[in-house]
Amino acid sequence: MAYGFPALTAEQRKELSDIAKRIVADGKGILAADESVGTMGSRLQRIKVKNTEENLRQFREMLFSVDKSINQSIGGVILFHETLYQKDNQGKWFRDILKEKGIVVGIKLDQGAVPLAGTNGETTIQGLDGLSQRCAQYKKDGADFGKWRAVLKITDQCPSNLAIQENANALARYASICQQNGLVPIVEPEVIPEGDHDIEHCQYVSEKVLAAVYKALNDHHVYLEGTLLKPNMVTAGHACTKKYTPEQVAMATVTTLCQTVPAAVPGICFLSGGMSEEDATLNLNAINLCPLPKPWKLSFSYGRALQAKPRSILQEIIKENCPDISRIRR
Ligand SMILES: O=P(O)(O)OC[C@H]1O[C@](O)(COP(=O)(O)O)[C@@H](O)[C@@H]1O
Repeated sequence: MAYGFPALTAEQRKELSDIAKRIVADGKGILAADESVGTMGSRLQRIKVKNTEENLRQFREMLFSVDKSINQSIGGVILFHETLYQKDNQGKWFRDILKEKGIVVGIKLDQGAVPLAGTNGETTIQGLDGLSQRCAQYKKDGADFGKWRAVLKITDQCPSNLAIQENANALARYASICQQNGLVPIVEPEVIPEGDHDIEHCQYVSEKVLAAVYKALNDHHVYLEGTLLKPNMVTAGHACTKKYTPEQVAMATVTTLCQTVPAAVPGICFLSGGMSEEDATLNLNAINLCPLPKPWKLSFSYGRALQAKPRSILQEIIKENCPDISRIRR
């Protein structure tokens, strides 16, 4: 067996581990503002705002320009490519606005799902070609971490072993490339909550997926101290008729993590997966109170559960004042 070819220098490892720790410092989590143009379009459509680049810029300016106290609870913000290169109304880069607040800037690196032939509608994620060059450029342009979301679904026959292995390998390859370029990889294998499966089924699948991901990360010599995990909480599918308490969700989630995620990982930041702000908060609180070993920081990397409220406030302002987001004054 080959031995003695370290993937990272001691300095590189220290930089990565320091960045990861800053993002999940006590009381902090991540604002996921990296929705692709399509995803953001459908969310803006619900509040009757047009999906234009300028409207997205204005909406994100509203998020990033809140007062500095945001840095007590937000350690990192994940941006979409175009946002990293946008400025506020005064001509200041969004990335500088965030950095001045002490927030670490991240960038979405996956380029979306594509069909995995021979499976029942399963997918893999594209974006590995040219990734090293993109990471190097993003690092120069102020990003210190990356994010890659893989999607696995639960049905009677899914996820297939092929989908689990392929997505685990792509996540590991991405993570390794990120680290070579000084970016902390956020590893996001999302088991999506669509379906009528119960919580036990989700737990079984989440364990298989996470076990495969950590095997692949090890195979690819990924330095775990310089990574963060962004998993789904273990919940029943949205169409399941049985309801579970936050304590039951917490027990299933932490049990799954204990069985699969090494203690070397500094932080686990859950996605919100369409949960309401209240459910996402109650579940995360119960997870942190769960009486099982928890060697990692347990925090959030919410998109919808942090942005639903700002979007509804925006809708109210628009109704009262004007249909043009650019005329809104904070
Ligand atoms: O489908 P897209 O555009 O890649 O966006 C998926 C979204 O899912 C997330 O990974 C998690 O978001 P939620 O917390 O809303 O589930 C976000 O970071 C991202 O914006």
